[in-house]
This record gives sequence, C-alpha cells and structure tokens, in this order.
Amino acid sequence: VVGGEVASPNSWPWQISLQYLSGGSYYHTCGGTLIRRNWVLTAAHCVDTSRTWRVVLGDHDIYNHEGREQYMSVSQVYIHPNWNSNSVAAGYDIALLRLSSDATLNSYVKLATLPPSGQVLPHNNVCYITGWGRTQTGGSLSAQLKQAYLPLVDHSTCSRSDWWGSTVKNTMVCAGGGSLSGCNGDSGGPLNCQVSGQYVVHGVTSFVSSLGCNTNQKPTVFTRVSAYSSWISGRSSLM
Ligand SMILES: CC(C)c1ccc(NC(=O)[C@@H]2CCCN2C(=O)[C@H](CCCC[NH3+])NC(=O)C(F)(F)F)cc1
Repeated sequence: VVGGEVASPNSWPWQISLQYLSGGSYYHTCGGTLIRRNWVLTAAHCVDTSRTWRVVLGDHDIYNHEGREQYMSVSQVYIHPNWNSNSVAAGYDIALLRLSSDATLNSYVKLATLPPSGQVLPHNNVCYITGWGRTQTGGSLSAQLKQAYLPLVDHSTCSRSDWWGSTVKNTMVCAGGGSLSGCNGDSGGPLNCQVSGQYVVHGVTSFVSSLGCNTNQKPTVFTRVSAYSSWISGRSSLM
C-alpha cells in the first residue's frame, strides 16, 4: 500500500496473509479474505505456481508473533478455470483456498461480507485497500498491515483511453488513481467498500501499472467479487 496509514490492529479481521515455504521459513506473498471458516478468497496470480502455502489469520505485524495469529494449512487451491497467467487483462484473477481446518472466529478473526451478485457501486464510493504490500514502487513490504482510502472509480472513467482503456473489463473494479494505491504484495487482498454503514469486500487486488504502483490515472485494479458470486458460492458451497 502506497500512502495511507498503519491500520489499527485487527480492524480488518477478515484480512489474511498468504505465505509460502522456502528454505524452512514462510514468506508473505499475497493478501486474501476469509469468507467461510475454512475458505479464503485470493487472486489467481498469487497461487498459480505450486508451492507449500499457509494462511495466517489475525495477523498485524507479519514479522512478529503477537499471540492473536492462527496459522492454517491449505488443503486445496481452486483457481478460476478461465484464468490465464499470460493475460491478467482478461480477468478471472480469482482463486479459493480450502483450509485444512476451520478458523476460530473471535474479535481478531471474522468472516467478510461479500456483495450481492452483480452489485456495482457508484463512482467515488468510500473504499479502503488493505495489505502488507510494498509501501513505495520498488520498496519493501510493510511489517504492519496498512490501509489507504481509495475512492471507487466507475468503469466509464477507468476505461478512458488515458486511464486503463480496454485493459480494464467490466468484471473488474478500479479504485484510487492518484498518489495512494495498492502495490506488489497487496495482491489477492480485499477492497473494503462502505455500503449502508458496513464494510463489504467488493474487490480482490489484481494489478497496478508496471510503470509504478501509484501512477496517475492508473488506479489499482481489482477483480470484481460480485461478478463471480456463483463461482464462489458453487465452489465454496456458499449460498
Ligand atoms: C494487462 C497488462 C497491460 C498489464 C497491466 C499491469 C501489469 N502490472 C504488472 O505487471 C505489475 C508489475 C509487478 C507485478 N504487477 C502487478 O500488477 C501484479 C500482478 C501481475 C500479474 C501479471 N503477471 N499485481 C500487483 O502488484 C498488485 F497490485 F495486485 F498488488 C502487467 C500487465
């Protein structure tokens, strides 16, 4: 997350850290969202390599054990069947992880609210991106979970030729576009949008400009969760 601030600990209790095993240690690579006690929503591009994954729930500082964490192993990875790793512009950048056991829900770990199928929010809707991603283009990951206010950008604006043009599809959501943005390592995490006073996870962080995370008129682009409701509910038996 470029700009914004460190979140109050566990204030986004559905945010998870997706980590992979390498040389006996686990490393943060992506974010994700807890949607059922044993299901996590993330980005396909996060998990399209075969690795040993773990999901950390209730985390704040990814480099320090603070006692609220739950470390979950992943029993199955379901990448959207239409995902093509050579074409993030085609969309389908969404995946579900089945956890080997159920999360314990408490004040630090809660299930996200997902939008109704097809819901598209208005331009400038209040949204926050959260994640442990780089804090500057080419910078390092954030130790503590960060949040940044990214107003929603409607499709007509986001698909303007001097914005993302035809790269952005209707199955995506744009937010920000100024000096605040997501950045590498925020992938797969939630775009938390305020709807009737409640935060709803409307996006899965997908891509930013390769010219720089907070490139003007290149908002952070998210997979639109409401475009994949039936796939999510069908796969995670979520009705
Ligand atoms: C569709 C095409 C024009 C296109 C648009 C944007 C990009 N962006 C990028 O490649 C930048 C540079 C580092 C990773 N990255 C990204 O945007 C990666 C996803 C890459 C998926 C493709 N392999 N996503 C993130 O960094 C983010 F924002 F989700 F945290 C690449 C291609």
